[in-house]
Parts: sequence; C-alpha cells; structure tokens
Amino acid sequence: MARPALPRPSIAKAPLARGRALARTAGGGVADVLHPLLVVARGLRALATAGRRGWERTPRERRGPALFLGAAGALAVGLAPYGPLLALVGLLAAAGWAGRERSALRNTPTEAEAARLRTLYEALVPHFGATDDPDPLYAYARTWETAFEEYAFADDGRPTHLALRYPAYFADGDPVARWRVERLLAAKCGRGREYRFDWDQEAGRLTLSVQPALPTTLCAQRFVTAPGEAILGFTDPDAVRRTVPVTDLDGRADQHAAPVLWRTGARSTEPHLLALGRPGSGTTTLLRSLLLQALPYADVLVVDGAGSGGYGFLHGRSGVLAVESDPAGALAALEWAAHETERRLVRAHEARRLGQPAPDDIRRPLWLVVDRPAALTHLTSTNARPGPQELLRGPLRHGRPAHISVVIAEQPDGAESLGPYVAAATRARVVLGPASYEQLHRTLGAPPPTSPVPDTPPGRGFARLGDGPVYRLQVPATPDPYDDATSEAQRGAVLALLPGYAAAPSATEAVPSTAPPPTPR
Ligand SMILES: Nc1ncnc2c1ncn2[C@@H]1O[C@H](COP(=O)(O)OP(=O)(O)OP(=O)(O)O)[C@@H](O)[C@H]1O
Repeated sequence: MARPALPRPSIAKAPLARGRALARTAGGGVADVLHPLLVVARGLRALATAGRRGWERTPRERRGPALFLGAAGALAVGLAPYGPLLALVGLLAAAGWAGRERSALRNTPTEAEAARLRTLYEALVPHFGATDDPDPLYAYARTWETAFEEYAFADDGRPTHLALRYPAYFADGDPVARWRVERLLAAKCGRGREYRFDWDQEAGRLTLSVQPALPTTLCAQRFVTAPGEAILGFTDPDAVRRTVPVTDLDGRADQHAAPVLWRTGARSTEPHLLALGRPGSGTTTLLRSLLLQALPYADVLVVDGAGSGGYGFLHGRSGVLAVESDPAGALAALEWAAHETERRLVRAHEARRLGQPAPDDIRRPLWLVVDRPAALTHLTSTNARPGPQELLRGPLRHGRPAHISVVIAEQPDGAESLGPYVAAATRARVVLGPASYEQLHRTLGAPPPTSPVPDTPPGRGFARLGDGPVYRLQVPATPDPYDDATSEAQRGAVLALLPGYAAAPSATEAVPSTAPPPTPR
C-alpha cells in the first residue's frame, strides 16, 4: 500500500542528533528518579483493571452480596486503629507487586528468545518502516528494543504475549493493512494457536496474546433465558456482560458461562439467522440446540434439505409442526410457511383495523428451521414451482410482525445460490469450522477478533448479531439422541429437553404434503 510521504525535516541533521541525544539523557535520568512511582502507578492501574474485570465477570445476582462484603470490609478497616494507614500501605505494596509483575514481562530474554524477537522485528520492518522517516521506529539498522515494550514466552520458546509500538503513519484504520501484520505475526509466533490482536490506535500500540481454547464441556440443557432469547453458544467471559448458570458434562453445577444471546421476536433487530459451515463443522448441532431452546414457547417447522435425518427425534413432539426431509415434503413445508406468513399478517392487520389485540392464533411464535436449502434448488426447474428462495422470501420479509423466525444453515459454497435476499434478511450470523479471514470478514461483515486457526473442534466458530461485535463461539454439544455414537449422558440430556408427544390429532397435520391453500389454525 502506498504510504503517504512524510514531510522532510527542515533543520540540519547534526544539531538535530545532538538535541535528540541530550533529550534521551535527560529522559533517562528522570525515568530513574521516577521509577518507583511509575511501578506503583502501573500496579494501581493493573489492580483497577483486574477489579473492573472481576466486577464485570461477577454474575448480577452475586453483585449485591459482593458489594455488601466490600462495604463491610471497608467499614471494619476504617474503624480499626491505624486501619486506613495500614490499608494504604497494603494497597501501595500490592500495587508495587502488580507493577513489578508487569515489568517482569520484560525480563532479559534468553539468546533464543532474543533471536526470535529480532526475527519478528525484522519481519515487521517492511510494514512499519518508511524510507523517508529520518528516525524510523522500524529499520534494519535498529534493534527490536526500540519498538517492543513487553514480551513473554511459553516453555516451548514461542511468544505468548507481545506489546509493540508502531509509527503514527501506519494505516491502522485499514483492515487489510492490519490483517497483513496480524497474519505475519501469527505465522512467525507459531501456527496452530489462536492469537488476539488489540490495536490501540490512539497510542499506536499493538498487543498480541494467545487465546485459550473455549471450553467444549457444555451440553444441551435448560438454560436460564427469557422467552424469545436463544443461546447460540458460549464465548469469552470478558466479551459479554451477562453470564448464565450451567452444568458441565461432568455434572459440575454452579458454574457460570458467558452466552452469546440471540433475541428473536417482534422487537428483534436481527429476527433471522444464517449459519454457515463446512460439512462436519456442527451447523446441524447448532440448529438442534436452537430448536430445543425454542420448543417451550414456539412451534417449529423443520426442513431438512440434505435429508440428514438428524432431526428425526423431534417427530410427533408437541410443538413440532413437521420435520420434512424428502425434497417434495420440504418444498410443501416451505409453501405452507409462506402461506402461514400471509395468514398471520392478514389476521394481525384485521385485528389492528378493529382496534383489537392480536388474536391468539398468531401470537405463538413459529420457527422455520431450514438445513441446507441449497440442496433443494434443483427442484425448481423440474417442477416449475416457486423455489425455496422465493418461498423463503415472505417469512424473511414479514417474519418479524408475523412472529416468525427463520434459521438457515448452509455450507459456504451453497451460500452463493441462496440469493441476495436471504443474505440481506439474515442479520444474525454464525460461521462454524475452519474458515479463512476473508470468508469470515465477508460473512460476518467485520473482521474476526482472533486469527482463524485451521483445526477447530466441532461447534467452534464466530458469531455476530447485526452490527455488533464479532464473538468467538462454542456451540453446546447437542447430538442426535438416536445416533449410536451419542454417549448415554448426552442422549439423556437431549431427551430430557424434549416436550411430550403431541395429543392426537397431531399438529403435523396442519402442514400438508402437497401445495396447500392457506391453512387456518
Ligand atoms: N458443539 C458441538 N460439540 C460437540 N460435538 C459436536 C458439536 N457440533 C458438532 N459436533 C459433532 O461433530 C459431528 C458433526 O456435527 P454436525 O452433524 O452437527 O455437523 P454438520 O455441520 O451439520 O455436518 P453435516 O452437514 O455433515 O451433518 C457430529 O459427530 C457431532 O456430534
């Protein structure tokens, strides 16, 4: 990328160099005198940040008691003889320790570590250096100490933390320029790990840190959510403000996890969801998880375009209108959904005209869950009936006022054939499994917060709701209970969430298997 030319210095070089040396000596002296103060200030800042993070991570219901305990402790210290003085000394000691710990990030590196830092620095010169800068931060003639402020290494010698300064003229607002630097650092620091890059644009500082894997020990269960809320999966504790109590696969209860919550319904700004993932990445599992969460308060209609059979366990359950996995039935179900959307809109409109509340038969939410609609597109040409895309249009366009949520799962190569309408109407997005930076950026509309890695466990990916931030995501395990490979514990967990069988006549009969007339319910 063309870098803007820098203004040429207007003063002579020798006086400039002398002045710079003088400034450096004076700066060094002042830094020595102020060093203890700086350590304490840095420690105070670290303590404040840790306190804020701890507070954000504390579940709301525990904040009251925590506040009470804190206030009681402060009162006890205030009333004790010499209490405030001792507290101040303690605080300064703790700040000194925290500040000292932080500066330990910059211990003298071993020879191998120094070589690694030198390699990193030199690799960054083409990106951060500029030939017309008279005093460049990055140049082959200089050393890494000029730009690297903090670093830490794992036992295997690979960097786990790096904080560096970059020049003001680097285009840090340009995602492509940033991505080039991130890709380079991820490659040089060691592939196969997930790196997070925090660009402090105001200070011109970039921090790289290795991200721990998201826990994969959560399985389907009754989550504490409001009607209309669905948990897409779980993310980093510091990425969201809310936590929910969960029980993990080992049966350990009383834990809290950070959910990525998707709000559906009439007030949702992202009423429909699109999940993309390569085969085996876990999109069917995500859909199963969402269906089990929706069933307590909504009717669901499942269209299994690929005919995977992964939803068979839902057949006949209360609230399950139909599970269609053969192409003809799938198209008929989509046609029914299109008519049902119209019916709901007409009924809502009538009620509004008469000044009455919305009638009961349109209030119960309907979830239209479509797994791999692209597999159905070939039917359009042979049957001369509207194809899945056209049939999805009504529910996608009018779903919100009609209380209809559409959830679509597709493979990345099939997403192209879904057409622009589906892409425009699905503002809640999930990408599961391995995906390139470009794919993630294109699908989510924003760069991922961490460098993508080639090997991810099933159900691992990224999620974005509308214009919000991009979250790392791990979907809770929700296997097909009729699959032989499913463990007893997971089978029991899924079956426990299923509603009872629908009383005869089954609601399934509401969904005809041929092109239907509008069906009043
Ligand atoms: N969140 C998860 N936690 C644990 N295992 C998972 C998760 N998601 C998927 N799996 C496992 O990965 C495998 C593939 O999952 P799934 O069938 O959901 O993938 P898919 O993307 O729908 O692929 P396909 O289209 O091939 O069915 C299954 O064995 C499933 O149990």
